[in-house]
Amino acid sequence: MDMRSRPYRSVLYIPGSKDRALEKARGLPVDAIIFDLEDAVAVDEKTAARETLKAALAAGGYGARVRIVRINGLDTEWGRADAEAVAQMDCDAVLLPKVESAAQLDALAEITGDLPIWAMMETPRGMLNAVEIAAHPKMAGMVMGTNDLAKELQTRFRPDRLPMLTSLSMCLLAAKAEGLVIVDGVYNAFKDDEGLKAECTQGRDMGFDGKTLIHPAQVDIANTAFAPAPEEIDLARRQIAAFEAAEAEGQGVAVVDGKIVENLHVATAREILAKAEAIETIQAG
Ligand SMILES: CC(C)(COP(=O)(O)OP(=O)(O)OC[C@H]1O[C@@H](n2cnc3c(N)ncnc32)[C@H](O)[C@@H]1OP(=O)(O)O)[C@@H](O)C(=O)NCCC(=O)NCCSC(=O)C[C@H](O)C(=O)O
Ligand SMILES: [Mg+2]
Repeated sequence: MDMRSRPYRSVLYIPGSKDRALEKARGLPVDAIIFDLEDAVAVDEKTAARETLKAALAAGGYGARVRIVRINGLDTEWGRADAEAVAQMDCDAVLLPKVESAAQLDALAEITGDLPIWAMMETPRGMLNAVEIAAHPKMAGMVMGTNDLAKELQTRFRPDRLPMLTSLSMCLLAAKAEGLVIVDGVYNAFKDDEGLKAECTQGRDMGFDGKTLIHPAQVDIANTAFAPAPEEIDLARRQIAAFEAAEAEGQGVAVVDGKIVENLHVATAREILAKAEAIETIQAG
């Protein structure tokens, strides 16, 4: 499945230390999992979590879900051993927290080799260097770390996320310029469905591929918000048909529902259909 059509609607963090959660995730309808060795794991459990996670991944059972392992920073006492362990794990990518430069990615790649790298974008310097981070040859995806970012920026929570918008947009621009996947930050109030829905809608409108999640109860909301809606699929089909009919008559523009359709709109329509098909394939499998 190609990278742009592969869904990343729901990306669930699972503490690498929690056997029960590691087991539960095998049956959850998530598109990707972040197996966490960083903030979700207590200091006393860091070393044991590495082994627990290695065993869980070796046991398998995660199906088509993309398996991403978040390590501790290479400037911490656990980071290097985490990276060395991840290089031997059965996973799809390694996620480095608090990335601030391409040099940090070089240092990680020296340990993890060809494993694709994802970067946590969650510090002011990371925002300012998003362009060089996104352009690193091993980079495959960006994850917004909005909790750390709020701490560093000393912002207050607002439902409209006004204090975050510059940072979110800078990372979106950098990721899109390089064709990377980019997923939005977590919504901490995991029992507040309406708040989560609103934040997912905002993230989707901005162009994020999906949302990082902290609890299974958040999965369905993210899956719905980041999937093409039935009316989007219907419109995409009608746009393609109308444009093809216009082209057959030697015209470069069609009109659907009172709006022009040019070849760039058809490209978007085809991406919507490809994403819907990829979701169907995953759900069927
Ligand atoms: C928030 C939680 C601590 C709540 O846990 P708990 O009290 O166990 O919740 P429930 O009793 O409602 O759980 C019901 C069942 O679901 C399983 N469960 C819970 N969470 C997960 C999960 N994340 N993945 C898989 N399964 C999960 C429980 O085991 C129960 O299962 P069962 O008993 O079989 O029915 C907890 O949800 C949690 O720890 N969440 C993850 C927190 C986390 O990962 N934090 C770090 C990432 S956020 C971050 O760092 C972002 C970034 O860096 C930034 O800066 O923003
Ligand atoms: Mg963080």
